[in-house]
Amino acid sequence: MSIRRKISHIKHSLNLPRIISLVKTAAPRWLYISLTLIVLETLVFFASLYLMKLLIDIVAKTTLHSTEAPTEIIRFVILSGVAGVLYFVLRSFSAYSIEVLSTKVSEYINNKVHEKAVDLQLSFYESPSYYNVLKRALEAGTDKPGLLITTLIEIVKNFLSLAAVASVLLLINWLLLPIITLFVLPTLLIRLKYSRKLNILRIAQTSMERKSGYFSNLITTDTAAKEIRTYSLGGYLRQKFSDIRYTLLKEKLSLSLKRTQLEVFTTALSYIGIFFCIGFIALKAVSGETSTGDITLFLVAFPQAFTLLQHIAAGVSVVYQNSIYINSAFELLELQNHFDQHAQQECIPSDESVSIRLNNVRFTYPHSEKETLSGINLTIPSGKIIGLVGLNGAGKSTLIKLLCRLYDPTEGQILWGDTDIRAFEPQHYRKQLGIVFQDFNKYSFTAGENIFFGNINDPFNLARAKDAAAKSGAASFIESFPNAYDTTMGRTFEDGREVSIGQWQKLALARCFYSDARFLIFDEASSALDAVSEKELFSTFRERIGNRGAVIISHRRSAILHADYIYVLSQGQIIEEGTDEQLMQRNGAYANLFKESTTEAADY
Ligand SMILES: Nc1ncnc2c1ncn2[C@@H]1O[C@H](COP(=O)(O)OP(=O)(O)OP(=O)(O)O)[C@@H](O)[C@H]1O
Repeated sequence: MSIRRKISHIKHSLNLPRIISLVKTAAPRWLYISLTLIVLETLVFFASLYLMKLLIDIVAKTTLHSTEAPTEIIRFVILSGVAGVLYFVLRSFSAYSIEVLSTKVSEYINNKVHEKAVDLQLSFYESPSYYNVLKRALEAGTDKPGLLITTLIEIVKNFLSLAAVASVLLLINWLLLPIITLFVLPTLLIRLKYSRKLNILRIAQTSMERKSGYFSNLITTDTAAKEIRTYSLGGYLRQKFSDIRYTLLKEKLSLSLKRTQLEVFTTALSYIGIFFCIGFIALKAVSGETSTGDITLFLVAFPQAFTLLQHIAAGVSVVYQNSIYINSAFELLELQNHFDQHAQQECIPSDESVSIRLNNVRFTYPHSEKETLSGINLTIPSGKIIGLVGLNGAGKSTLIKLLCRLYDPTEGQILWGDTDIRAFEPQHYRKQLGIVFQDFNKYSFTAGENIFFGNINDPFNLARAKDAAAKSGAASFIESFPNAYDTTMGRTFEDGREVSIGQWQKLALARCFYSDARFLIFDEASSALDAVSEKELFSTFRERIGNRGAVIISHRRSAILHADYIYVLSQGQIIEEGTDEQLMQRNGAYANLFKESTTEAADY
């Protein structure tokens, strides 16, 4: 890569204008406070250096019996002392303001990343490259902004201090600074080169880092704890984790070793530069061209200039290395949903007797070749119960995802009355649907909140929550807890109560009943219920859903039996439809699914 391309690449990667504008948006007041304190700190630092030079010059000129000198000396000692104290006070406040600024920027990035992560449509969560960007973006919200800001400000501070020291050095000899800069430059170039290599490596390793995180998560959380113990998977998973960590560390350390080897040479070169300058100034002193004050000042200022240059070089490489995380946050924030969530503003008609119709709907998942749904036509009338059955993988849950507008059909339309659902604002449309997903969530919140999540837009209504819990069968176990609806569920937090998977499913059902949606969808929503609870739920199902429409997906005839109309899906197509009775009489696919059963509780 040519030098110009390298510089342009570094400039692009550093993305400083955007980072500065981000900091300005996140905490403008603290940015200005920090900058003011830094400028003051540097000015005082410069003043104290200069006062020291004046003091030494006076001391050098003072004869033993001079009468004026002691007062002059005392004046400069006091002034130097005041400048010194002021410098340390300013430095402390400036460190505090930088800490506040960094914290605020971290919080800002965290909020933005979370806002975006929630806003992005489901298809992003099926792409590994999205997870890679997300992982780095989430890291950008940890200690990275703090490090980046502190280092950026350190660089500015070091530059200002360098300017102060440089102006002092200029008083001694103008050649000193260019000489030492020249000797320090190779160190900076090596650091930049290896920071770039490290960034490339980090991006390449994100996927593997995620995998190691996955293994660690399996080992350390309760999700897989039971199987890991019963199948004795611990050793196997730990080995997988160690292998992957070993590969990651080996690659990183091999890069660090190469950098360290080169840095040994460049640092040695810098020290040669120092001694070159010392020799240069010593010769000037011998020839009487420099004063004692100048020499003393040189001995104070010159190592400072060298250290500052070294710090600037190190700072630039730290900023460069950490900018990839902030850049990933920018990359994430730029991601756009395939549909513009805010472009569609049409209001949902309040017509009570509306139907949802799927009109020749076809669908292929974004990262897939195979069509999952092909030419689906079905109607969900309000107030009616629709059953969906089919073998595993037939496309039932996919159809539900389309209904909820988690995806849009590849072809065809889903109509709400006569309006394509794409005309509505997605959040507004989704409020019309209450759903129990097959893989429902278990929220480590209170029982009340678990139900309240079904209609978060209105204030919590305990009477309604109790009613929903009664309909789902959750009321009896919730009310047996001393804190009833205020009981924290799960064992993740202190005082939490763990319940059985069937009881968790009853909470998910209550959440759905609590919503004021006009259609309710139950995707395998009774899979964990005991036979008695399931029978209770479906035997009075219509009363429980009120005058709303409903879709039931189930592998059990006992649940499907209560549907007014049933669609049978096979390989993404509707192959049969009718009532339970009609379909059984037809003796086709539906009847085959349940052929072992009589009428009740049969599975396939
Ligand atoms: N996110 C996805 N990306 C790509 N293909 C998917 C995705 N989710 C599901 N599929 C595919 O779509 C097909 C239908 O899956 P779907 O989950 O809709 O089936 P289902 O009828 O609900 O099955 P089950 O009865 O097991 O719940 C499956 O063959 C599956 O491989």
